[in-house]
Amino acid sequence: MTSSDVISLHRTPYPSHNTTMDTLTLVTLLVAAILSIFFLHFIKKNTSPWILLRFLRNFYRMHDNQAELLEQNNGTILVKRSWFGGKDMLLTSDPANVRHILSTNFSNYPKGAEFRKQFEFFGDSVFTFDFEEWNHHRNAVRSFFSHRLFQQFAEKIVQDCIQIELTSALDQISNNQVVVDLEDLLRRYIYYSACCISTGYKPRFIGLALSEDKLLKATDDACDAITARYLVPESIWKLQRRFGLGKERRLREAEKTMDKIISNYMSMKQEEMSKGEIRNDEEDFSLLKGYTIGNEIFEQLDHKVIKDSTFGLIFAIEDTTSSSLSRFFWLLTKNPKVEAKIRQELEKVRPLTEAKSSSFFSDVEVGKMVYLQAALLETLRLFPPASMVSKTAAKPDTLPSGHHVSQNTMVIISAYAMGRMSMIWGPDCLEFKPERWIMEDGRIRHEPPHKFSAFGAGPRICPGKDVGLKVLETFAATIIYNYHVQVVEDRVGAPKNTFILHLDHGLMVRLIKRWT
Ligand code: HEM
Repeated sequence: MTSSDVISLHRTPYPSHNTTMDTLTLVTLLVAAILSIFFLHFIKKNTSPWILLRFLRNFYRMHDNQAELLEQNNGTILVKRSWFGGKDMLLTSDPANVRHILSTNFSNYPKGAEFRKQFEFFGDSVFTFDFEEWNHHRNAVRSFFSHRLFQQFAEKIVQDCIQIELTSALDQISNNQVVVDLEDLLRRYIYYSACCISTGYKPRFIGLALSEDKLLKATDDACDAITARYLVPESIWKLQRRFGLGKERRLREAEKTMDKIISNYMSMKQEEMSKGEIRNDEEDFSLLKGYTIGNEIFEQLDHKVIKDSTFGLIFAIEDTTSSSLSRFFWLLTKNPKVEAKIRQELEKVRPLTEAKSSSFFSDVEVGKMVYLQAALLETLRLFPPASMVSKTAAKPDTLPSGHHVSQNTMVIISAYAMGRMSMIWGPDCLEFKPERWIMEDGRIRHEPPHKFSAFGAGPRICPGKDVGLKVLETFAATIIYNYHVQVVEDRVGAPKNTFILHLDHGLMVRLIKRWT
């Protein structure tokens, strides 16, 4: 591969963990890691100091380290960070605990003040609220997502994005035989859909060979900084924030960028309203329109809640679905038999002889494709894009596993570890096997959410699950049917060290058209 045949989609916002570490964080973690290698030998195994040192030594592979530790400890570990001046942290992947925390004893496990501090970038919205405030917004969001007009609006946007925007870009890539980062490409087009769904406006064109998108870059910088806040002591990140250093400086810039871009969309909507040019519901049933003019679902709210909710929805759609889809294509390249079976299923619905330019599969068509759905669920089991869910114990409690949780303990449910536990999925838990999702009668097996927790569980379960799965199915079906995705750099495919599981080095591919 020469540099001349690579389309230069922006690579900088998604660098590897090494390059994203700023100096102060890196030095702190490296010193701690070196000391931990030495001290790990002298400390009793599985005690809190040992686990803390192991976290430090493995900070560059946090997801796999958590999964290994949880597998070795029956799915739960309590880390007494209060001995070292932090908050105690309980990490669990035990389905009985997950059901207790997310469902049965839900009222005792709000997101909490600690979460809001770490995720301040996400501001005031359903994602960060607790108790009454959360309940109120949650009801509105749920009614909105289940509204017939919203579903039609979202489906039309995704269809136009694939048929009009994406397929012409993919044809261009395959005709010119260039190499692209598929993860970056999918992010741009799913972001395009997410922005239309959330605001009712198309973002500036995000096609090939353009420079980075500012809002995507801001989101990545924010996710990086938020993850670092889990890893380094609060005093260090607060110091960095105060003096505008490293990731915290980039987080501040990200806040300004997000504020500017979303506020601009809000002004456009206000202007439409003041000129009496509000589009009808078929053309615009976006969240921002609902919040701006108020309707039977949304009351009018203050600027900050509207801004944060609008951005939150773009993030909820884009980051989760684009990272799952890239991971899905990465898994297919390692499992060609699965890809062949998906093709057979697609060609049963539409033989290749009937293929025509920009062949798109509708919601109804993908609804019939059980094997494709199973392969996507299997992807989400092994690589849940929202890798962990964080809560805080309001009162002391005892979990079904017998672990005592004191007040203000941070409780983290690792969805990544849950997908890799042999006690949940059996001895072949690390294998990619879509068949495990298909019942003997040929229908999809529905696993309870406290076992398959990619979408969370209980009252806070993801309200966009159906929309998210449809986005995955329609993008995946269109690409697999029309192109063969050939990976040109066989990388390990490690997950990026942030709470959203992007591929650490992207996915460099060529696309070969399957029919002419
Ligand atoms: C593959 C796709 C997706 C995955 C894996 C996913 C996963 C999740 C998870 C794990 C949560 C957190 C649950 C908790 O805090 O307990 C969540 C929350 C949420 N998701 Fe999704 N999501 C996806 C797509 C979407 C889409 C497409 C939308 C919107 C159309 C959406 C909207 C939301 C909202 C509004 C919340 C906040 C719910 C609350 O806190 O009450 N998600 N999602």
